[in-house]
Amino acid sequence: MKTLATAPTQGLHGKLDVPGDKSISHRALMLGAIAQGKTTIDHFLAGEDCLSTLEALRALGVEITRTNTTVIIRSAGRSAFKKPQKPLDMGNSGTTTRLLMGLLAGTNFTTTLVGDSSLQKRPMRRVSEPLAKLGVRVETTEQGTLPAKIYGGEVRASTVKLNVASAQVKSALIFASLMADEPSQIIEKLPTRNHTEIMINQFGGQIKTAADQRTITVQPKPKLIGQHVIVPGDMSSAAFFMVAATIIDNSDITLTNVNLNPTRTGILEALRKMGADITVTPVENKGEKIGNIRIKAAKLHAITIDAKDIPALIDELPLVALAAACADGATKISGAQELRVKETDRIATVAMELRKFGIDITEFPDGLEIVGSQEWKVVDTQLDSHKDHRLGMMLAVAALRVRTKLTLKNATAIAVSYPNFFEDLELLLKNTKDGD
Ligand SMILES: O=C(O)C1=C[C@@H](OP(=O)(O)O)[C@@H](O)[C@H](O)C1
Ligand SMILES: C=C(OP(=O)(O)O)C(=O)O
Repeated sequence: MKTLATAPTQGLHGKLDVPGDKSISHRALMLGAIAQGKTTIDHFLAGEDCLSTLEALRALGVEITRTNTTVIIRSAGRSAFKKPQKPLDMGNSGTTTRLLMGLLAGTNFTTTLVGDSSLQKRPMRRVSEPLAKLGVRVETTEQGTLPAKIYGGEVRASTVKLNVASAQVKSALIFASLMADEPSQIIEKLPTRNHTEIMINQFGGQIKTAADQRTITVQPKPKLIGQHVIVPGDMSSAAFFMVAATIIDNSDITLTNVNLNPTRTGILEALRKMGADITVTPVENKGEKIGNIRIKAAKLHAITIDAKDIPALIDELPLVALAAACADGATKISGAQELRVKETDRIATVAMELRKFGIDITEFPDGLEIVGSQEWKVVDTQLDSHKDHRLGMMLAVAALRVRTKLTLKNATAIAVSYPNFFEDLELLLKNTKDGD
């Protein structure tokens, strides 16, 4: 049980270089594995999810060494993958699972994927069904869940229309399409994070996105060559401190080299709409956009968020709910049913845990309504991450709003995406206004 910091008197201060982006770290490993030659990854996120990807690729015979946040991959490409000795353990990582389903298409062996109790509940038909249109066979349980078997074989080019807005599904299809003989087209429901497209092009491939931002054309059989990737800071991790600094009086912090890819900055826009004080200074970079973000404490007001806003802040919705709980008025989030199939049912767990602070919050099948309040009243001092990293971190930030001593159950889940979260939070709390 972790005791949480509460009611800092001076707010949060100082500069922080947030850890590498989780989505980009996964993709850098996978691209390094299917490219020829040496790939170096710097500022890699050594969180449990990305380590699941790293170990799975090692089990496929790829040579990978890691020293802290630097990873070196030496590969002869996807054709050199070897049948793993045992089922690959995906741990808690949906991204590892779904992207690997596409990456393993076109091998000449069958691979079994297994996962932890949370991952075993998450839907996989959203990947196996569109992959079937490319001739790729993925067998799941009858419920459409893990364990899954991916049968390597020929990949047939096709045009595939996706009926769920998911970068994981899109990326699996892109990885599989690379193995076909003709170009494929993937049509998204709504634009989602495009790190796979950007990185494949950086490695020498050819992926084109049409002006509608939803139609992706994949040129097959590219010659992918190992690269040097410097992973930008993770907007999804930065977001915890952006919200913390906004809702805790006297705060003034700067987060450096954060990924500013517009498919990921939904939280920044939502907070700004709510009245947050955020200044972004772009930093020059090849490929992904990055910049420094300065956030000062501010008074917030309610907003509405609907389906079209969701993909760009999908993982930050627990934080939007927290910001809304501190804002004037009632915030309505709709079109967010995807939250029900994340590490936990994040609509239910966010509502359950924020109610422990006395917040008036209503659940809907596809979202939440949160009535903001300046007077929080703790009704239960034992918070629970429910083994969901993002919920755990959101609750640690929420705790800063109250004076009551609070504990967090299942705090270790935070290592899935941010192993040093509590150390970094402590740093920002220790810095004083004058002595940054
Ligand atoms: O592609 C990715 O790296 C991710 C995509 C999102 O999932 P979906 O594609 O299922 O929405 C997100 O929630 C997840 O944390 C990472
Ligand atoms: C949903 C998440 O990750 P994944 O789908 O990779 O488990 C997340 O990091 O919030």
